[in-house]
Amino acid sequence: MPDQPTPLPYLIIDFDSTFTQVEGLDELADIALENSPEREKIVGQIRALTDRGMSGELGFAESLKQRLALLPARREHLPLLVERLQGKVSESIRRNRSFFEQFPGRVYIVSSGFREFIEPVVGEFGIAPEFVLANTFTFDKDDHITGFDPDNVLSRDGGKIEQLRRLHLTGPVYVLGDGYTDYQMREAGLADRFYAFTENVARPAVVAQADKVLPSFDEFLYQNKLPMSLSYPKNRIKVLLLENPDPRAAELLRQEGYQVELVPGGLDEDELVERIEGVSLLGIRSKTQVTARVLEAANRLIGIGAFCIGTNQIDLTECLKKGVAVFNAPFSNTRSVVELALGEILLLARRVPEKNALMHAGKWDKSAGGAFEVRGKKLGIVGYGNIGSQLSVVAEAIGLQVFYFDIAEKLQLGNATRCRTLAELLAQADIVTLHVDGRPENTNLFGAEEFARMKPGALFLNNARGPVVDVPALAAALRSGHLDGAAVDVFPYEPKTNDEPFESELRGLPNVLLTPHIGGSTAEAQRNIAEFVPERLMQYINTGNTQQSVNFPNIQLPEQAAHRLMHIHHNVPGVLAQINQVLAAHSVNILGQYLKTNEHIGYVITDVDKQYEPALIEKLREIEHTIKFRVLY
Ligand SMILES: NC(=O)C1=CN([C@@H]2O[C@H](COP(=O)(O)OP(=O)(O)OC[C@H]3O[C@@H](n4cnc5c(N)ncnc54)[C@H](O)[C@@H]3O)[C@@H](O)[C@H]2O)C=CC1
Ligand SMILES: O=C(O)C(=O)COP(=O)(O)O
Repeated sequence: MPDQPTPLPYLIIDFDSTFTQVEGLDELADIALENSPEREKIVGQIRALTDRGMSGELGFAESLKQRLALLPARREHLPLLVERLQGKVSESIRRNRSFFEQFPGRVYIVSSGFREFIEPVVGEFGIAPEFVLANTFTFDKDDHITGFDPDNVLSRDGGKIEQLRRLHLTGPVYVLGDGYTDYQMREAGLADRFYAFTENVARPAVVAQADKVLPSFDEFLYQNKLPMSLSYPKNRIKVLLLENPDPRAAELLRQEGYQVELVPGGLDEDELVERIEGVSLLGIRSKTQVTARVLEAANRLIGIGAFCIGTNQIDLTECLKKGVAVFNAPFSNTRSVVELALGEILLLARRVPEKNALMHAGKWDKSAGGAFEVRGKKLGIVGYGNIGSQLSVVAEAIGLQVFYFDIAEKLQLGNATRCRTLAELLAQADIVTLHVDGRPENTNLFGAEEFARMKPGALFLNNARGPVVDVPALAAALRSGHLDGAAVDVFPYEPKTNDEPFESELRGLPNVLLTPHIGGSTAEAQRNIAEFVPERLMQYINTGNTQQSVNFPNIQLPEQAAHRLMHIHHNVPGVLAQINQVLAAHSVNILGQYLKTNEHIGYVITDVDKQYEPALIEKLREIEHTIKFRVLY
C-alpha cells in the first residue's frame, strides 16, 4: 500500500481521449448523423480533423472551426452524447472514482471540448462545474449547433495556456493529457510536469515531449504515492509469451492492461535466464524448459501459464519453493489429440503413409497386402486419462475393442476392458497407443522389451511425450518387421524452431507417420487454450484464486470483501499462528481466512478490514519462512 498521501499537486486533466476513451465531437457527429447516408464519410472527416489538431499538425482553432462546420448537431443530441460518454470514461479513471471524490478543488478539467457534455460526465466524479474549463456551443433559434463562443479563450490557438495562466495556481501543477495542446501548458512554463496519457491513444509527437508516459491513471497514482483502487498498476505487470500461443492470449492479457512481450519459438535455458528478469507472468508451451536456474533468475515471477496440457517441462517443485503458481489448460486440446490418434490408426491400418510416399515418387502400388479394417480389432490404450479415455469412447464408436492400462484407478467407459498390467495389454492389442504423462519415471517406459511383448504385425502410436519411448528400440522393432507401422508426434529432442532440421532414426522407415508435435495444434484447441490460461492467470493475480493450479494448493475463494492479504510460506508449523499474532497486535479485524497446504508450501488468504496501519504489511512480510506476500484491494 502506498505510504501516507503526499499533498496533491493541482491536476489539469484533459477530457477527450483522456478522461474519456473517445473524442466528444466525433461521438456527437456519430449521433447526429445516425440516419444519414453520409454518416461514415462525415464522421471520418471529423476524426481526421481531430487527429490533425491533436498532433499539432493543424492549428487548434482552425480544426475546431472545420469540425463544427461539418457537424449537423442539435441541442436534443446532447443528452444522448452525455449518456454515451458516461459509458466511455477511461477504465483507470473509472476505477479510481473515489480519488476524485477525495480531492475536490485540486482537479481541473481543462479542455477544448464543450462544457455542455463535459460537466455532467465529470460531475459524477465530484468535479464541480467551476473546475471545468471548456468551450461552449452557440445555437440558432431552432436549436441547431452553429459553432462555438468566440469570446471563450479555449476556442483560440494557445487557449489552454492562456486559461491556465488565468487560474493563477500556486504550488505544483501537473498536466495529464493525450494532445499537443496539453503539452504546450508545460512548454509555456505553467506546469511542472506533463504526463502523456496513453491508455486510449498514444500520439508519438506528444509522447516524445512527455516528462512521463502514463499507460493508466493507476500508474500516476502509484508513482505519486496517492491512494488508488488497485494494489499495483496492471501496466507494471510484464508478461513474456513464448512459442506462439494463439494471438487471443496476448490480446486478453493486453486488454487487462499488462505489458506483453512475444518471442516466437522457444528460448533455451541461457536465453530464458537472460529474459526472465522483471517478468511477472511467463507463458510457454511444451518446449520451454523452466529449470531451477531459470527460476533463480526470475526475480518478479508470480505465475507461469503452460499454454498446453503437459507441465513436465516445468520444475514444479522449484516453482512452489519460489511461490510461483503454475496453470495449464488440462482439457483444451484433448479432442484434437484424440482425432489425430484416430486418423493415424485408420491410415496406418491401410498402410497409407507408405502408399502415399510411393505415389509421390511416381509408383502405383495397388494391393491389399498388409491392409486391414479396424472394426473388431483390439486397441490398447496406455494411460487412461483425459485423452486416453476420450479416445476409448470415440474408438468404440467405429468398432474397435478397447483395452486399457493405467497406474491409477480409472473409471471404465463404455465396453472398455481394464488390463491389470502393461504386459497383459501388450500381449493382446493389435494397436497400442500411448497417452501417459511425461513424469520422469515414464522415461523409456517403452523399450526393446515392451516392443518385443507386442503382437507381431501390431501398430504403435506415441502422441504423449518423446522421452517415454526409446526411439532406437522402436526403429529396430519396425526395421525387423516385428511392428507393422507407427505414428509418432513427439520426440526426445524436438527442434527449437521451424528452421532447425529434424533428425531421427525413424526417418525414412516405411509405414511410419511422423508429425512435428501437432497433436494439440488445431485452431479450436489453440483458441480454447488462449482463453483458458490467461483467465486462470488473471484470476490468480486479481483474486488469489488457485483453482486448477497444477502445483499450488487449490483454493477457490469467495468474492473479496475488503483487503486481501495473500501469504505464501514454506510449510513449517506455526506460520499461521504468527500471521494471526501480527494481525491481533495491530487490532485488525479478520473477515475471513483460508489456508491450504501441500508438501512444500502453505497458502493463507486473510480478508481484513480496510482499517490498518501500513506498518502491518511490513510485519507480515518479515514473518520467518515467508516466500511471497501480496495485498489486494
Ligand atoms: N502430442 C500433443 O500435441 C499432445 C500431447 N499431450 C500429452 O498427452 C499426455 C496425456 O494427456 P492427458 O490425457 O490430458 O493427461 P492425463 O494426466 O489426464 O492422463 C495421463 C494418464 O496416464 C496415466 N499414467 C501415467 N503414467 C503411467 C504409466 N506408466 N502407465 C500407465 N498409465 C500411466 C495417469 O495415471 C493418467 O491417468 C499429456 O501428459 C501430454 O504429455 C497432450 C496434448 C497434446
Ligand atoms: O498440450 C500438450 O501437452 C502438448 O504436448 C501440446 O504442446 P504444444 O502446445 O503443441 O507445444
